[in-house]
Amino acid sequence: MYRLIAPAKINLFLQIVGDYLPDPRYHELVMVMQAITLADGISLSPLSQEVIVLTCDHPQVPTNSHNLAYKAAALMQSQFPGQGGIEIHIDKRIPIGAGLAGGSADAAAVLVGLDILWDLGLTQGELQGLGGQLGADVPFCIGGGTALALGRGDDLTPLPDLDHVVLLLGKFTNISVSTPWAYQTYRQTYGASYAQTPVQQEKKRQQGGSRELLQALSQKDIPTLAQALHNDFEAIVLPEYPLVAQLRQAFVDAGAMAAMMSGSGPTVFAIAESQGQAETIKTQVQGQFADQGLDIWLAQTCPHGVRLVAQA
Ligand SMILES: C[C@@](CO)(OP(=O)(O)O)[C@H](O)COP(=O)(O)OP(=O)(O)OC[C@H]1O[C@@H](n2ccc(N)nc2=O)[C@H](O)[C@@H]1O
Ligand SMILES: Nc1ncnc2c1ncn2[C@@H]1O[C@H](COP(=O)(O)OP(=O)(O)O)[C@@H](O)[C@H]1O
Repeated sequence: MYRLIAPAKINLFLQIVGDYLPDPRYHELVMVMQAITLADGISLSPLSQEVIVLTCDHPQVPTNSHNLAYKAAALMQSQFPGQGGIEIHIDKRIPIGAGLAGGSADAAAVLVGLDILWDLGLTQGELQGLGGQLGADVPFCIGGGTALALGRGDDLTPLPDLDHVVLLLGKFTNISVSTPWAYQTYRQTYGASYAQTPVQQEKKRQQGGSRELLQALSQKDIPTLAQALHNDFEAIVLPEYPLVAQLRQAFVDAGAMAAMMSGSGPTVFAIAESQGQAETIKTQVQGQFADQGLDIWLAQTCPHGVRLVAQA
């Protein structure tokens, strides 16, 4: 049995530039992605028959072929036939439909795990190529750390590690946001102003504000980085879910350096100065939203992606 950890991600910066010109079902993005210590656990065991069996400790996660981890195993079986079957168990710790790429992280772990289990010797680039067939966030989840993500979000450039930054993550149990809904709604609202050509897209990228964040990152200047956080999805998700907007404000009012929604939401992450301050903020904000089903997790930025942690 092989056991892997699959870290979640947050988006420190997310700009929607326009249509992804090679495939207009997607959007052209500028993102700075960051792996975090909140992670799912994935166990893989070989089976002699060429089947996929998937279990999960969370009742809302599909255990059939709709599960992204199942799809990752099926893709690997089709690419590398004759390796046998696989039993997958997911310990779900990353909240679902949260903008934290939980499903993508699980799929990434299955790709990395089967590469090890079947002794395939694939490079990280080859694994990311397979991951891109499953979803735009999967390639990042394989390598994790901190990365600039362009194109659909799968054109990755590693950035300097952002280690041990203390984070709070807040999500209301009853609020989930579908990623396709978020992109469709964004297109309906802002599609008329999308950059239409590569030249217009480059201009929009230059004006988007990522430079300030990238500079702060390279200087490890966390207060400046905190002020440069940005997410275009806030413009459509916060008006739709006022409670999420209130949570974002509550983190700042309680003393966080900054707070921002992650990805298509609805999770809000906040940057704290220390573990002690994060615990104080957690207590205060939880009190403010008592009886409204708010979960708060403490986490840190994480310098890696999927990791093999045990082999028995
Ligand atoms: C918004 C982000 C930000 O990191 O994360 P989440 O909030 O989902 O965690 C990602 O772009 C989510 O990536 P992922 O969840 O892998 O997306 P996919 O499965 O590939 O696509 C889901 C849907 O989103 C749309 N989509 C996705 C990526 C992209 N660059 N443009 C899009 O328009 C696609 O049209 C598709 O209908
Ligand atoms: N391994 C998985 N873990 C969680 N959700 C999954 C998984 N595979 C498929 N899904 C489906 O994908 C949807 C979004 O999942 P998730 O990755 O948690 O959200 P997000 O993309 O917002 O981070 C869920 O509603 C669920 O039905």
